[in-house]
Amino acid sequence: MSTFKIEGGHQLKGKIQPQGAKNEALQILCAVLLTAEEIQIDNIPDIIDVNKLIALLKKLGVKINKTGKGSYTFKADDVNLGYLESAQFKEDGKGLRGSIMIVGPLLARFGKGYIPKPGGDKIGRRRLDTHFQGFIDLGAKFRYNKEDLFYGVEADQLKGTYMLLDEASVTGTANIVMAAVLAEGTTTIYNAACEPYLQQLCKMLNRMGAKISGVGSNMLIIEGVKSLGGTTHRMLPDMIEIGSWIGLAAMTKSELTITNVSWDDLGQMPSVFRKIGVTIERQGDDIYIPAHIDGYEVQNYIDGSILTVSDAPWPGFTPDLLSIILTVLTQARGEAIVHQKMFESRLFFVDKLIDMGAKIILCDPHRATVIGHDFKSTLKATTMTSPDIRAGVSLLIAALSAKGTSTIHNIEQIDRGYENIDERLRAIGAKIERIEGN
Ligand SMILES: CC(=O)N[C@H]1[C@@H](OP(=O)(O)OP(=O)(O)OC[C@H]2O[C@@H](n3ccc(=O)[nH]c3=O)[C@H](O)[C@@H]2O)O[C@H](CO)[C@@H](O)[C@@H]1O
Ligand SMILES: C=C(OP(=O)(O)O)C(=O)O
Repeated sequence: MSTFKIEGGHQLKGKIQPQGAKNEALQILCAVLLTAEEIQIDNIPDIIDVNKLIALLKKLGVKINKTGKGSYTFKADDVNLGYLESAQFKEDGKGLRGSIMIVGPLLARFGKGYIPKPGGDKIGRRRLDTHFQGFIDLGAKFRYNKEDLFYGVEADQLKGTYMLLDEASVTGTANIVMAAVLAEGTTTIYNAACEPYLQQLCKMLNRMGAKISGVGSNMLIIEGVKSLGGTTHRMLPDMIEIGSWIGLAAMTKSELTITNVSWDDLGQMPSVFRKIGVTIERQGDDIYIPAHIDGYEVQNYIDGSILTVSDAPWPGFTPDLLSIILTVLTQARGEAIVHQKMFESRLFFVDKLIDMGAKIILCDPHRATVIGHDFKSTLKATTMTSPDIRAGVSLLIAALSAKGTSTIHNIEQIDRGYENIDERLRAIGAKIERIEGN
């Protein structure tokens, strides 16, 4: 386990370029399994989860060439399905959440897809029913081995159908779309998730020859085709990373420019930060955040009632930024409720913030009330362990704003989703040191 040592209380300054989007990358990488032709992908983030998926694809027989920083070509013309039956696959497949999305493409192209219960953040129940119900609706046979938590679907030929998803699952929708593009006939997916990650996936699949309409909406109509071809694809900037840098700027009173953010794909994010008082200026495709020398003030609703920040499927506010919003609120002028509707264990990290001196009432596993200090009292440095990616980054932001030296253990959780974070933070003036563990 490696560790960060952070000397907090310093203002940062400069420009930071977001990495390519993690959650998009995990979908796009799985889609290379849908064709025997070459696919070139650019702006792939160099992070643990993505690298694990690339390694898994390699073991599946995909020919992979690194052509530059963040750029790779993939050619799945000789896929080794035997690997799916190996003990090694059971180990590799559970190393991350995104591996679940190899099932749809494998099922569609080769008639079978298997996966052990995938990993990812431990943030509450993360069921896969939506994925497998979708495959069953397309005509697949499903089996689940309870002993070794192993899922499997098989079908000679998938058949298009109408389906109403029980929830707008992000990876579930991606998985079903990747199966449906090669199904016979037309598939309609209603209550589809439509995050920019999915819009990007659908656009790429259409460039490969798929016929998907309704992209960006919650109803996707997919006319199946016989085969797909090669293409090129560039990942959008990671909107969760962008939100993390906005939170960092506010809480450390730093002047930061976040470059090339693809503003039009940020959805609610700028307005949610504005509601908690953070000034965000659009400069071309950059975000400029001035130093919040006088702090930031939470806006109440028009009728004077207390602001609630909650998550919802796109175009709602992403759950992946609520931990950061909550942390930034600890120094706001005013109070707010944070309501994490999707995940039931994601707010438990607030204990660490409370240890640091934050005023937070954890009302229940889903809701916390935060009463901001308005910088009249700074957070105190401490030693903590990162429980999941976003809580980890939130604690890192808290440590950078705190007086004194903090230690964060288990930073592999942060490295799962943030590329070279210590080096990039040092470049804008942060005092952060990585201590490699074993
Ligand atoms: C690899 C990847 O892309 N991971 C993202 C993906 O995970 P993932 O695709 O695993 O998450 P899902 O969209 O399936 O759902 C996440 C959780 O939210 C609940 N749920 C979902 C939809 C809904 O309408 N209502 C509801 O309550 C589900 O029951 C589940 O517990 O989407 C999540 C929700 O945006 C993000 O946090 C993850 O970062
Ligand atoms: C929950 C997340 O990731 P994953 O789904 O990969 O665990 C996240 O990125 O915040």
